[in-house]
Amino acid sequence: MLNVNDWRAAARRTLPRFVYEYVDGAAEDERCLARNRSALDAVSLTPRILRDTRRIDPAVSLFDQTWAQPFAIAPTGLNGLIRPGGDLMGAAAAQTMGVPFVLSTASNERLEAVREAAPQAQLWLQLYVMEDRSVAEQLLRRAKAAKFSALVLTVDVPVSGSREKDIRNGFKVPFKPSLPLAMDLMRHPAWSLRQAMGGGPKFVNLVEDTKARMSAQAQAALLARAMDRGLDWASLSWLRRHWDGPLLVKGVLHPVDARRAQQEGVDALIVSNHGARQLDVAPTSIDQLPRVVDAVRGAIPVLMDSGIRRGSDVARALAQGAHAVLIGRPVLYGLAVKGQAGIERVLTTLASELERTMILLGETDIAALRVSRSPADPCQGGS
Ligand SMILES: Cc1cc2nc3c(=O)[nH]c(=O)nc-3n(C[C@H](O)[C@H](O)[C@H](O)COP(=O)(O)O)c2cc1C
Ligand SMILES: O=C(O)C(=O)c1ccccc1
Repeated sequence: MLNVNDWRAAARRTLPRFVYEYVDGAAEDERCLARNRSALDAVSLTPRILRDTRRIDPAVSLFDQTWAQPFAIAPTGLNGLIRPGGDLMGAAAAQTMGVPFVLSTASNERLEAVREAAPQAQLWLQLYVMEDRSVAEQLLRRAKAAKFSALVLTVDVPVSGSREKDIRNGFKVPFKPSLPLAMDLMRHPAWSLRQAMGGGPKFVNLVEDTKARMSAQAQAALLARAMDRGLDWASLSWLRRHWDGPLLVKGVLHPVDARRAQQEGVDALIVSNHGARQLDVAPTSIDQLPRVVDAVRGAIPVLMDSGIRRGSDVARALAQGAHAVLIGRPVLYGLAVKGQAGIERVLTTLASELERTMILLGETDIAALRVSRSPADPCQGGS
């Protein structure tokens, strides 16, 4: 297991096909997925020479908190399907690595249990706003009580992207038994046994009381991503009444939206195309990043995700102006193969790749990497 691609191959063997395709798949023709890679690959970074690189400092700070590395674990729904207790493992791994963990609204764990599993971790909550807004209000109250330190409002899922692999696999609630499914499960006995012992994944994060259960209908709605399509700029003031901590908006791609969000008092932006799982014709994060950074003129930090697979990709994003990045699928490959230890190994691999990249570039700290390599520089930047 040398790199993220090796973990991906191992995850593909470990997981039933319908789970692997849920994780790895993207919207429609998966063109955006391919472009996320090709756009990152088009960014070259020119090394600087004869600089003392004995000490490399990969730490960043955001909202008065220090991260050991300039990356965080992205929010991903249904981690319990990859492995029972997936979010407990993710939060514990984040605590070990000294990086933030973003818990999805569509988690299979209650946020209180995630806090218990990682008492010292920097935990953030990702919010999906569904039609019944009291669900969100309740979640925010509990997140505050459990010392979640920041809120990530995801705005790129007014409706689910069309994940055709999921449709073909019948990936929905209720899950209908079928012959292909039974074969899939029999070919992956370790996964099936673990799930049977764990009682199967349930969306319980939205349930306040441990003993209460979400209705099958509510679970189906969450998996079908039945969001409040009335969510708009004015909704931010509703949100602010229920959350007084740092607020990030995830899913920004247009520079005009970036500027608007900054003017509305949003504390940070996450440039993202949702790992290519929503709009297949969306631009890539790495291409939009410099435009978004320009639009907010340094007033607020800009994070990015979608397609990061190497430490050198992290460096590419930082050099295009990102303060930090989020890691989505690579974390899930680690979780699938080896649980918490697998996540830690994936993140450690990214960290050591980043360190080597920084040494080769002649950059010793993250701020310098970001500031000194403006895309306007003729020796830097994209294609
Ligand atoms: C299986 C899966 C589930 C996801 N669920 C959520 C979610 O619940 N909320 C959210 O804001 N983003 C979700 N995302 C998007 C990620 O937060 C992130 O934007 C994306 O995975 C980054 O791209 P990458 O996987 O190429 O790193 C999900 C992504 C995947 C792969
Ligand atoms: O699959 C996703 O990308 C996602 O955001 C999601 C939303 C709801 C439930 C599970 C995943």
